[in-house]
Order: sequence, then structure tokens, then C-alpha cells
Amino acid sequence: MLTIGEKNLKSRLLLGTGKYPDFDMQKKAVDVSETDVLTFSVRRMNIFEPSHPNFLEKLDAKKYHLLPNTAGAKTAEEAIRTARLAKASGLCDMIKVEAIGCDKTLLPDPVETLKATEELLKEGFTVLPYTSDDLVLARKLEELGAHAIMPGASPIGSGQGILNQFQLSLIIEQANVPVIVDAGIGSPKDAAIAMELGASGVLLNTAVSAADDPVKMAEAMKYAIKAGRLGYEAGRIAKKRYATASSPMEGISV
Ligand SMILES: CC(=O)[C@@H](O)[C@H](O)COP(=O)(O)O
Repeated sequence: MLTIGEKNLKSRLLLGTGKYPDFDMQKKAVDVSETDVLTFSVRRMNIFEPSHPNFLEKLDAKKYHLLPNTAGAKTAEEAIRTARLAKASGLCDMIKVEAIGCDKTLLPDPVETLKATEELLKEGFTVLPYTSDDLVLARKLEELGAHAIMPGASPIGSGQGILNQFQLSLIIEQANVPVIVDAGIGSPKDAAIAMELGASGVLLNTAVSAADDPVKMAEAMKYAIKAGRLGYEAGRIAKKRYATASSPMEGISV
């Protein structure tokens, strides 16, 4: 069980809702993933225009914890405004803070992320900031009261997987709130590695929505995250420089 703020989640997979070939495919992939949390960009939702297309329309939104995100924001002010809009529309009091500092890499702006997180926490939101894999920044976000830390594995939508396992593992080791690896996951292997490192969960979108078969990939991600978590809990063996026989001969008289 994963707990973020007051939400208890059965699944450790948090899924994005954008970029699917169509809404039927999106629904099938979401169903098979068994996720509890769906994230979506508030700016793309037409939340106050029910007649406009809404990319959650095929999903039974009541079955999920909705995690609106502030994608498109570059400043704390924009992120805060977007979060308030999501709350005012009655969608949810959880928010994924995304304040982008670089158009090419979509890497987060640390200063604006901190500012937005601080303000939204004061306003009573459950705040999950998307951050770089920087240990000190992660710690500062936690000190502010962030309910989870979401370090990127690699740039959003790049599918490059985890670029710096060392940095991620430092964040995981020191955090006292859930660490959700967010962005850049390319394959089930990447998701399993994140979980084996001890992450509390994985948030991903493109790896599923842009896969040749999004439904199959959603299922693969579900199993990879479960397998990674089990492996982490089971405790892997230590790496050794030289071989140790799997069937030791000591004590056996031939
Ligand atoms: C949907 C969402 O929140 C993305 O911004 C998120 O960071 C996922 O990134 P990937 O598409 O790389 O999985």
C-alpha cells in the first residue's frame, strides 16, 4: 500500500492520460494498468467547458484519484493559478507541480518549483512536485512539506530511462516521504529498476501511450512495477567480484 497525503493507493503505478491514439485505447490501457492515480494537464482539460472534448471522458473518473498537473507553467505564479483552477473546478485537492525551466529539455525550474510548492501547501493542497534528480532540492521540497517528491528519470517524453541511478538512489535513501520516479521511463525495465532502487512508485505516460500496443505496454508496466517492488522488498544479493558455485562441494564426500 502506498500512502500519499491522505490517499491510500493499491497500485504504485501513476499513469498519464495524454498522447493515446484514441480514447478507447486510452481506456483499455488505463483499465489493464490497474492504476489508482491518473494525471492530466489542467490546461488541456477545458474544465469549465463541459461541451468541449475532454480527454478523461471515456474513463470513470470516480474510480481514480485525479492528479491534475500544472504542465505548461513556467513560473510559480502560473503553476499556482493552474492549481487553483483545478481545485475550483472540484477536480481534486492533489496537484502535481510542474514549473518548466527549459523549453528544449522540459526540465523543471527549481526556484519556481519551490515557490509554487510552498504557496500551494499553505493553501492546503496535497502537493507532489516534479523535480530534477537533485538531492538537495528534493530535501528542501520535503522540508517545505511536499507530500511526495517526483524526481525525473530523464526528460519528459524522451524514453531515455534512468540517466542517473546514483542520484535517484540518494534521494530515495534520504527521503521521508514517498519518492515517485516521474518522466523519461521508456520500457518496463526502466520502471523495474526505479522500483528496485526503492522508489515508492513510478509516474509514466509516453512509454505506454506511444507504444506500438499501449494496452500490452500498460500491462507490462504493471508487472514490472510489481516485480521491481517485490525484488526491493526481498533484498537483492550483494555483488561479488568472483564466482561462488551455486552447488557448493564442501562437506560432500565423493
Ligand atoms: C503526464 C505527465 O505528468 C508527464 O509530464 C510526466 O512527466 C510523464 O512523462 P513521460 O511521458 O516521459 O512518462
